[in-house]
Amino acid sequence: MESICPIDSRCANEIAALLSPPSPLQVQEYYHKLLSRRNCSSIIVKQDGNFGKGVYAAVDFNEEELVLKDQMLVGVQHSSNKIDCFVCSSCFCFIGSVELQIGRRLYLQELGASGSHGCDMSDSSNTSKYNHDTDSSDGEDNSYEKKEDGDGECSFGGSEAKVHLPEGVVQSLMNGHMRLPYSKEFSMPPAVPCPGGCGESFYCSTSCAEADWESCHSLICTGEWSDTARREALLKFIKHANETNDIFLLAAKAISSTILRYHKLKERCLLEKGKHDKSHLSNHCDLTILSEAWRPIAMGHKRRWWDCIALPDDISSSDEVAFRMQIRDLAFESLQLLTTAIFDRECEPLFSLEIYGHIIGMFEQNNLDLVVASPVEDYFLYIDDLTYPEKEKAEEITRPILDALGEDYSICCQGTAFFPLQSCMNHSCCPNAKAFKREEDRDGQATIIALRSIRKGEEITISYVDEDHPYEERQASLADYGFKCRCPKCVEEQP
Ligand SMILES: C[S@@+](CC[C@H](N)C(=O)[O-])C[C@H]1O[C@@H](n2cnc3c(N)ncnc32)[C@H](O)[C@@H]1O
Repeated sequence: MESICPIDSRCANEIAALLSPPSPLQVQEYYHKLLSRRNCSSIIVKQDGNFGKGVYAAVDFNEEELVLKDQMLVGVQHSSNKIDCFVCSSCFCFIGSVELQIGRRLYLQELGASGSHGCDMSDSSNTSKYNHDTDSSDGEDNSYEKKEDGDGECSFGGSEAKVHLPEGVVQSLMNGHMRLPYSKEFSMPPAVPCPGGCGESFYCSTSCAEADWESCHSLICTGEWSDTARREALLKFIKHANETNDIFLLAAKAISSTILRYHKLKERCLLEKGKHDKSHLSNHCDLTILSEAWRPIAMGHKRRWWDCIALPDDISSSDEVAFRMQIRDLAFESLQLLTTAIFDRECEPLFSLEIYGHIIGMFEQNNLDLVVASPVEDYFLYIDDLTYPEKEKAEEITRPILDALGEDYSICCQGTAFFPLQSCMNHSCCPNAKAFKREEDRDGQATIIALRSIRKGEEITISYVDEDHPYEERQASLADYGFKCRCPKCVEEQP
């Protein structure tokens, strides 16, 4: 039976207003302000009428030059990756120490939390279609590079069964009693716990902790500070997301940040009007303020999740309607749990299925993989590069640890994020730029690099798919985005 969300009909007018596409003028103003706030004058965003918004060069760029570093609007580390990588919940840089990263991972793996928070819909609901390439001297993704020693054997991270370390060693790594040789060369900021005490979120600095708290975490923190009913409801919502699709956690962040922005804007508005006496505050939704709070999300290109999600290969077209209905039901299940946890009467339209579906659909159509290279990998590569006798001495200590980590030693931080500027970049099968993490890019920002020289005024394009694939395959992949590509390469190769 079709899931019915009563808020959809109750708030139909407000929902229609929130989902109406922004005018070209609103687009221009919003991105102009965003770019000025970031002191970025080398690109502009405008709506040219062909494919909606696009990003254009405001200066000339040379080949390999940095075009853009884009700070995410919202991002999450994949649930399954949280065991392997201990990162700041705001900027996603690695925190703690090499020893803590390793000890924590081995401890959690030992506990049986083996990263199998099964994502039932993983094939069909991948919300990060665009990937970040990573830097390496040979142009390959160095996150997974294995090194070979003199006699051609893989010198570490082999596929053999993992060797267990004594519990005492794991504990000593975690609590800092055991120091690994040369680990000081790979220092990381100490972990700052969440101010709400949830024990789930940690940060690289108090400023990151405060920024996350202010922007969204204060509403979705499961720490002792929040009342029991709310905490239990949040925990149910999080469990459901971990068991089905962690994109729901990202949607919860988007909704929380909109609610918090709404209340801040309302407060400011009342102060400006001189109404300091809070007893006069109405608890009705002020649509003008809600639309302003929603603006960063309103700007993203979006369709409903269950309408735009690609049909998985194993679902026949005769089952398509049932499949889309299943996705809609799943979203409704998640939304009901979130509503129980953080419902806000003044922001009621945000808890409609229509809005929830569009937020997830926006992630589906725009998100970029969140990738941060691991300093643990760098550490073992460093040890491997040492020469006799330092290498032998160090390896006496590091070898059993590497054997315990197995081939997972190099796992990087992985997640998905929405980037306000990168998501305005249109696709081309002969792109002039690409998302590419350089050696120095060690946080969750998106990095866009010029693939060739780009002239002022040219549109900056990236490829959403592997542009080296044959024409038919590219078009099939791009069908997931709901468009047929008409870039020069496709026009030329069209049969
Ligand atoms: C990530 S968004 C890019 C920004 C988008 N133009 C906007 O207005 O926000 C992706 C969407 O832009 C449009 N688009 C991007 N590249 C395109 C292309 N080469 N041909 C047709 N449509 C394209 C499609 O609607 C696609 O789903």
